[in-house]
Amino acid sequence: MSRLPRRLQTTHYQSSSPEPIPPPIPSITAVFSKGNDENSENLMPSRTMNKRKLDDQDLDAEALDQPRKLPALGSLNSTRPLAVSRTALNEPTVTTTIVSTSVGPASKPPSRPPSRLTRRDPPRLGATTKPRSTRATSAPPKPSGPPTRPTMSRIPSGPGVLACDMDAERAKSTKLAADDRALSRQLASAKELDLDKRRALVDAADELERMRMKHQREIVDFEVEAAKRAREAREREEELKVVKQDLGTARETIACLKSTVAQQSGVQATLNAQVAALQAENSELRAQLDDLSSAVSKGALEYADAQRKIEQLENEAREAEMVRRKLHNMVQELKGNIRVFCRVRPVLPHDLVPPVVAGLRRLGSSADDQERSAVADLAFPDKEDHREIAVSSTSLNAMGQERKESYSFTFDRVFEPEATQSDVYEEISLLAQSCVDGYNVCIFAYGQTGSGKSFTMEGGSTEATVGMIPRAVDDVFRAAEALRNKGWEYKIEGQFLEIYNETINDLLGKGEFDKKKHEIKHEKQGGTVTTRVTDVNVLPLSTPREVASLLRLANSRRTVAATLMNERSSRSHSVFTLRVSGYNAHTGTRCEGCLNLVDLAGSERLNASGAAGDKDRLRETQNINRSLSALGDVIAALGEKSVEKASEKHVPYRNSKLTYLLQNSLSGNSKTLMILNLSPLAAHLGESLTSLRFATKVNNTTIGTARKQIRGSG
Ligand SMILES: Nc1ncnc2c1ncn2[C@@H]1O[C@H](COP(=O)(O)OP(=O)(O)OP(=O)(O)O)[C@@H](O)[C@H]1O
Repeated sequence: MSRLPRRLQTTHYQSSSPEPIPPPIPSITAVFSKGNDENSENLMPSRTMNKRKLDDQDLDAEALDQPRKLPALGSLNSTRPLAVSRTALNEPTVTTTIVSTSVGPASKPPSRPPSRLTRRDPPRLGATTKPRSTRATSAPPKPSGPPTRPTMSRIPSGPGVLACDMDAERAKSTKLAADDRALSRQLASAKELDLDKRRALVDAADELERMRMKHQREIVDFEVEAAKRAREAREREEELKVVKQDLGTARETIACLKSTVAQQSGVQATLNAQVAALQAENSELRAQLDDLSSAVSKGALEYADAQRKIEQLENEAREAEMVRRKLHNMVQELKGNIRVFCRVRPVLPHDLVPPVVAGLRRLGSSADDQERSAVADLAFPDKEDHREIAVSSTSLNAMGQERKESYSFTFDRVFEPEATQSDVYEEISLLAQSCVDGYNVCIFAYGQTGSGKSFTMEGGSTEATVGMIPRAVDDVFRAAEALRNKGWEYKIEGQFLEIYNETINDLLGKGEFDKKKHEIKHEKQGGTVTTRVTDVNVLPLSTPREVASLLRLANSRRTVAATLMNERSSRSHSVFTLRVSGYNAHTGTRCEGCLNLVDLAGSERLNASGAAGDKDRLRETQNINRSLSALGDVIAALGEKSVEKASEKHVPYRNSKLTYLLQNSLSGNSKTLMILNLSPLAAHLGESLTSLRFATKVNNTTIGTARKQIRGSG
């Protein structure tokens, strides 16, 4: 009820009010004129039907006889409180009753319920109908009681009387007819009035229904609107919540930003101070820059001056270089073109276990005694120039007495066991320079198995133990690089061969054992002779590191066989050749040098190596010894040649592959160095003496003057 519009509520309260205010009844024309509007059309079926019913209603009194019911108008319990049934609309009396019950403040409630207004005795019209008073009629009341009928006894008889009676009857009849017409008119007007009232009632009901519908629609509209508003309100609340949250977040952000701003302000202050300091520094630097600019312009002048001086000095340096080469060569010549160094290796731990000194082993002697007896009696008397080695040996004479013999040998340089690799290389480093200058250089390592040839030539892997070959290679590259700024460009190539059983193997070839037959060729070109071996790999080398990997590869392929003398004994001669070709664009000079680094096979005698019992070893040893004696023969012949007429003396280079290969490096126009390696052990003393004698023979040989292999203006 609370959601109903105020106007509707008022209507209901009026119907139950003790003093009901009659609802305004619209005029029929007003009601009918609204038939065109949209709301009225919805109501038309019932209203039209009621109107038609009213229009077609017969005013016959039969209609009044129909039982009629009046709905409880204005009842609060009714779902349609103001609806009027069709039956009720047909009841003129009801209308009267309604009017009488609802209209007028003084009207009393009916003694019977208004819905039960049925009359059992409807009024009858007609002559026979007994007149009956009706509250609705306006006719004057008639006397009640049974109708009096004139009796013959009281009426005088005769024709006059009869005529009189008949007139009286006619008058009565006329009067009755007049009464009847009057009553009919009254009834008609009453019906008309009733009809009007019922129409008004229908109209009022229609209006009421229309208003009710309208109000219901309005209620629905209001409810929809209210729901919409409530939804909107909820949405607004949600939005408000979100906005509040956003506001909270924004506040937090603002707080953070404030603290950040405070921090940044501090940072900015620091930065400002730094900027100021930097600006001061900048201005200071600018001043320095100005100073420097003036210094630079001054320096540029000086630089141009210096450039001129440099060019002048470079020319002087080139001339000095030529002088240096000449002097260097002179020094080499003074030293001798074939020189011999002697190196005694130290005693190694495995040399003493077990003691191997045959014939000198004394049972019961101490370890020190055993070591002393195992080591050969070697002395190095020349403490100044280090050129002498003295060897003492003890033997038994025919009488069984001990006989001590001493031998002394002199070489270009003798290295004691303590000498390092760099000590040895220091003496031969000039040969690397000679190679770059265009000379053929040959360095041999000679000695019996296990005397330290491989160690001297190749050495170990550490910087301290690295051997002559890597050191010489490094120096060749370094010398070539140093000469670059004097106009020299160098091309360096390498090859690595081994001569095993008088066969040449290419250690840089594909297989471990090279099956190809290689031939040695000496090609003369202009003033230079170049030695070539057919079908061998000659690799271009640009860095010492490439040479190191080349040596590793070659070493892995070397023919190594075990002998009694050394568990990793090399049974072949290995020849590493570095070819150095230089060209000076300034002078148009070309030079070609060749560095041969030869690790000769062991020089031991057959019985000492234990090879006598092994056919292959025997053959190996024979070939090794033959090639080594051929080398000795060549050196001896070269020595004799320099004394005699050069053209008359034959040099037997072709007696072995080794000497034929090294022909160009052994002949008079080359520089040769032999390093004699000696074992310090007493057991090897015999072999050591043999080697010392061979080296002395070589050392006493003079093989002429080395010739530079130069073409062009150099
Ligand atoms: N100066 C030295 N200092 C330290 N150890 C050395 C020295 N010389 C040689 N040795 C060692 O002596 C052993 C034999 O040396 P190396 O293999 O060089 O002899 P070799 O004469 O080349 O023998 P082979 O003819 O059988 O090849 C090796 O273990 C080597 O390391």
